[in-house]
Amino acid sequence: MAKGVTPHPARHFDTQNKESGSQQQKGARDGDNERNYAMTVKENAAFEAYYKAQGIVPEEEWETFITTLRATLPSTFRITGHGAQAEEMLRIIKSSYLKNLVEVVDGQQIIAVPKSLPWYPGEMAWQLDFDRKFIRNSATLKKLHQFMISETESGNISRQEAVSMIPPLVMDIKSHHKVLDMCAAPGSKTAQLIELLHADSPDSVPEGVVVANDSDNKRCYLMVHQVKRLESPNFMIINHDASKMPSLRLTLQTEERKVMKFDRILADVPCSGDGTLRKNPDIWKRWNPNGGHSLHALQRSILNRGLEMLEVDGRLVYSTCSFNPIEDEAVVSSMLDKAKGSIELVDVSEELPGLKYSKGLTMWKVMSKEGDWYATYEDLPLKLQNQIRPSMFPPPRDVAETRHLDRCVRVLPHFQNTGGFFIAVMKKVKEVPWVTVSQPRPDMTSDPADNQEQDIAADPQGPPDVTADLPPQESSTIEPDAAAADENKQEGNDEPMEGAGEGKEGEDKEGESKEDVGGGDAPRSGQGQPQKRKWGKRDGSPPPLKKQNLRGYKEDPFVFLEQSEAIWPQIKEFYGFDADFDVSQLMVRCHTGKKRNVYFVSPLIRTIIKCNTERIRFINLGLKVLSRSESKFVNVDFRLAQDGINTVYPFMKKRRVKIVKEDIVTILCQENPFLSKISHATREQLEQLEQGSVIFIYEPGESDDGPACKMVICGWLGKTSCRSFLAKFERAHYLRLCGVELKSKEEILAEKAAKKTPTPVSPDEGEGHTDGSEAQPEEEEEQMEDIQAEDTNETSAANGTKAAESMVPAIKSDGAETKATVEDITGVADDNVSKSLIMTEDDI
Ligand SMILES: C[S@@+](CC[C@H](N)C(=O)[O-])C[C@H]1O[C@@H](n2cnc3c(N)ncnc32)[C@H](O)[C@@H]1O
Repeated sequence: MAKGVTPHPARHFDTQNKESGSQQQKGARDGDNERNYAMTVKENAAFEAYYKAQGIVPEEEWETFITTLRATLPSTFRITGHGAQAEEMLRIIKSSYLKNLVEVVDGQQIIAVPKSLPWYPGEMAWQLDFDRKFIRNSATLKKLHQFMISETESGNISRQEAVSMIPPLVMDIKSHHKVLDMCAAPGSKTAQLIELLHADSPDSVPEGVVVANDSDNKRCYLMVHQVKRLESPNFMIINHDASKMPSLRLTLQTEERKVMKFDRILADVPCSGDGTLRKNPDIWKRWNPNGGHSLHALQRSILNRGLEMLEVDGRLVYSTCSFNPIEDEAVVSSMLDKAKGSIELVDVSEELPGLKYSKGLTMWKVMSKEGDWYATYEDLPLKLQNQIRPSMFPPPRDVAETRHLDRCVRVLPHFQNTGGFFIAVMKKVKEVPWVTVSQPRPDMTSDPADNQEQDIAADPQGPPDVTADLPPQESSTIEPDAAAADENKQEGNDEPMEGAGEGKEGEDKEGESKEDVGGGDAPRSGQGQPQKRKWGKRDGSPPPLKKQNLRGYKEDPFVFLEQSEAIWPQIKEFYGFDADFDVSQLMVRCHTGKKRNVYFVSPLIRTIIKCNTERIRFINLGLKVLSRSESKFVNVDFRLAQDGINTVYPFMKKRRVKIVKEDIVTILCQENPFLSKISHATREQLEQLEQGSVIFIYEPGESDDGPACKMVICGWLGKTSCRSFLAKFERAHYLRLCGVELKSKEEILAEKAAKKTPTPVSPDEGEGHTDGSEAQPEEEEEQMEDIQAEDTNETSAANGTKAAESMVPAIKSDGAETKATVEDITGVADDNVSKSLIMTEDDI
């Protein structure tokens, strides 16, 4: 091992530097946390006083806690997916990217010893004691940096903060579970939930579902990319306020109504976010104790609705990235109080071996805006009783013990050099007391959608005042800090909420319960002033209930195919779909006109859509499996799409081509290789097929040095050539699995510059065939025809042009190892490598 500096919690270069206020403001405007890191004053007297008094850290650990909080965060990432491909990625990462990470700074060697997070199963999550800025600027770490960018882009790793990975791990997800992620965007935890749902049965479609919800429409779309690579037909994104989320129905309007309850729920609620101070140093200057107060009511409302939607025996995980007991234990404790024994905290001490954390607090205090401390609600002066709510206070000590608040988990930064996080795992032992299952009322209008949900208390006295627990109106509309949101977008992490401490207070009245409106139809009219709902007519009968308001919702319809669908027979015949394949799991996004794409969904997702189209804002669901691609040369109007190929190819008996590693490298490095460049065995299979989409299937064991995981790649067979349909970073990923590393444009240019004299080109390196013969003009013409035959969409058209440019030589083998590498290819004739594969500075 090289001598030098022992690895430090994080390699950072300026943690205490103090700059002028104007520089700070500029930093905030720029929104680049890392760039402005050095400019930020990492001090806040109120923060220190507040948390010292709350006792979240033992006195003797305070200095270590605060020093760690001022240091930048190490880089962490997680290998996404599951099964053999994730294992293969792990092997490659360990052998090629996490070895010998040595950097010289000021003449001293700095060594990063990457650590797998001890509590994350299967070594699938890693921490690197270099911060991101350091990695980005280091010449020696460039390869690692490129790798991280590329694999993040293709969705095979997730650069997620370590502590943010914890909540899904304590959810105990099984493949049949109905899982809800209430505040899901940008979706890093959702991705974990999907992986866990599929983990039990990687090769089949599980019974369960993951429903990801977020109230922010734009952030919902951020999730689409985050989860795309996971290729799950069991997943949907919806867009509702979680505190009044409508129930999902499982029956059509004409049938007896059945509401879907969830077996597992994640409530990763919006919070003040001081646990992310290391990543979002901007919080140092705006932190104040009221941040927690202003979000407490919203957090309670979300948890409240979650507990309603939870199945008996189900688990709900409540989490925040805040240290503040007002957002943490107080929310949990007050809901346990309300649940009257129907909800219990779960002891998860055995479920996260290797994770250091402190137990939940049983005592805390509440601070007023003026900075005065109060131990109980009764101590409050009258004028503050509207501002500070009883639910913010701890219960008496003996009650705290019976509620087992110590089962909550608080991760502090100095324990394992991470961010801060709070997690409470709850189990529903019986229905919560404010919900009773009632029969549909006789006065219901004919459309049950117009009536309140079945899971709402049919209280003969009428429901209590709905203003209770309602958060200040500002809270629910709070926008995340731009810089933090940007960071979250990149890293898929938790966000602090801007405006902490600025929300109107005093609008929630304890003891009066908004959750009784359940079902998501709580009327909250008025700007910032929730209004009481009028219950019943004078004769005592309940009023007709509101229909879901989907104002502004403009998604295309979800239309399921039937056996009689005009496009189905040709698809079924061409691809050899099994006779028992359920065509009604296929969906298009228009009622009339040409169908552009065909999507595949699980049976339960289909039921949910069918029963809730009028009432739920569905944002995204379904795996794209077919794309329109009309060609006079091909007998089907749809080509296969990579997104869903792993899920649907088991149902298809035709168009399968067994392929070896060398062929994968060829079709991924070259745009449209001639069939003559493909191995004999593969070519023989291709020659049996008519033109059109094909499924290239690589099975491990086909070659000694091939990847140890199956790979299924969508391709296209033309008259004389073939190709793959993979986006740039996906290609890079599959090539890495095959042992091929791509070079950056910079590296290629440097090599070119170094070459003073042109390299003599050997016969097998020249343009043309493996046998050294030149490509004939008529062949080129046919290849062009192939390209034109592929499809009419933009990507292919663009690739088509490139393909024409790159009729490339066969890949040179490096002899001894017979490993095709991009170095081989670029080293011989850079221009011959598919140009779309070359990484540019923009990519990095
Ligand atoms: C801490 S972030 C969630 C991070 C996410 N779970 C992840 O791991 O990527 C909180 C999210 O709650 C959303 N949010 C805020 N208020 C909400 C509400 N009333 N209902 C649903 N989502 C809400 C925000 O838009 C934000 O995306």
